[in-house]
Amino acid sequence: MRTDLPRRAAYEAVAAVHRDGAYANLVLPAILRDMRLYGRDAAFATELTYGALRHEGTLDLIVGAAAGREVARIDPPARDALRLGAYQLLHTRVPAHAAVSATVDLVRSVAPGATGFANAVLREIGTQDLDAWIAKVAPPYDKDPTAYLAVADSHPQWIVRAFNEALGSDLDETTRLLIEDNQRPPVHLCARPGRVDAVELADEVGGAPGAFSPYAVYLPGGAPGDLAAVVEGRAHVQDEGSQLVAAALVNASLDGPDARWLDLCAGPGGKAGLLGALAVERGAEVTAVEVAEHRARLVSQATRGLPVTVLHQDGREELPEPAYDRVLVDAPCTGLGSLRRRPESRWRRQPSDLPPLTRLQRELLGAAFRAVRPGGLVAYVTCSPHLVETHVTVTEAARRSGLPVDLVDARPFLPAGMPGLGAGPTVQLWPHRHGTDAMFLALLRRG
Ligand SMILES: C[S@@+](CC[C@H](N)C(=O)[O-])C[C@H]1O[C@@H](n2cnc3c(N)ncnc32)[C@H](O)[C@@H]1O
Repeated sequence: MRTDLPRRAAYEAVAAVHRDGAYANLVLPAILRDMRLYGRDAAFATELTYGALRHEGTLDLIVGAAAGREVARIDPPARDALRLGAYQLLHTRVPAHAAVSATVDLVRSVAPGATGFANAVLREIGTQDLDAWIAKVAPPYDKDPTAYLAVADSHPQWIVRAFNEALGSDLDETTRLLIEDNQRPPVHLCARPGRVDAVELADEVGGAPGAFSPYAVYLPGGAPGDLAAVVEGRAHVQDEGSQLVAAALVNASLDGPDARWLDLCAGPGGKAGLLGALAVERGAEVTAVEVAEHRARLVSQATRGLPVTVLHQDGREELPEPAYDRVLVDAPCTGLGSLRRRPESRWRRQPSDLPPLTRLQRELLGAAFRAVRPGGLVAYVTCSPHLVETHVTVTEAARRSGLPVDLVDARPFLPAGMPGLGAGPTVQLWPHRHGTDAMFLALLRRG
């Protein structure tokens, strides 16, 4: 019985994602705690949950082909169990007989009427390996490369197209990105400047200093929230790319006063935490704006003890005392640059999410242009590489603002010698190039 608990946990997590719209990274830890699964069992349940969700689009095509009917016509409990079974058969080293019998046992308890059907479908899937199935269910690469990659590397085709466009139509590089998106991302810590040094922190937590950000530490595993450095506010969990873009705003050359910084989209406070720590060193103060009340509270918690004032308001509304020296707009976006961290999100996101988001992005960036003093700097950041959320938003917001704003080359304000930064003036980081989320940065100076 014990050996099947991890599969049961994975099933509960996948079912909650589909049934309740849950997020796997939030619901799974709670399920593991309730079921008292630790160590290898927890790792196996996590691998199954994340793997089945990431590869869902392709698994569904294979399950559908093996079943002789579309997965949409299979009842949800049997469907989720079959996804987990197919994942074990095609992506893990679990022996085929164990994958089939454990999945059939699971189906017996969640969808008793579908036991025989599930058995037949899984046996059919087990007759071929993943490559053979992909050759069967994907369109030929030569006919439609992005449609092929969408199936082979399990991403919706509109996302593959958007990545390919942002990568200059380099299909080989797009493929490398898609493959990287299907890996488990490492956990990065940010060693808060003035509180702990990255080398010291790496030593303390058994990690390694980051490749690029002077504040980054790569964690080997474990629960970062339990680390003394995190509990004591010397460090926080933050992707290295997020550290780099926030630090670039602070490092960019600026004439005149440099004491008032603004973070216009601050929740939950990762970048505000780093800006606040840097503000102590530079004698500056930070105003952090956040529209969602609970997220504004998280910003207050994340910046405790730092010179950060949190304002709970819409960043598009007039601020009490504008004329800031440096402004960060870490805009709400599709999050297509951090698909590694949210296994289900690629299937939830839709192209129709773009128009309302890009409108909000333009309005927030327009508000930043009004809030920065003449000569001051604005950093526009997204964790999406979609060109409509990056270049188009920047160009349109600048055009519509009626204010004199010019792009500044952001590359010199990233660590010296950092590879793969392109031709400028904006910067696009990538998981497959830099090991970071796909953060975009545009630096603009108001004339
Ligand atoms: C990408 S997140 C920011 C992440 C944050 N900078 C960090 O590093 O932790 C975008 C944030 O903008 C907030 N937001 C959305 N619309 C807003 C608005 N009109 N004014 C201010 N904040 C807004 C969202 O609630 C969300 O917390």
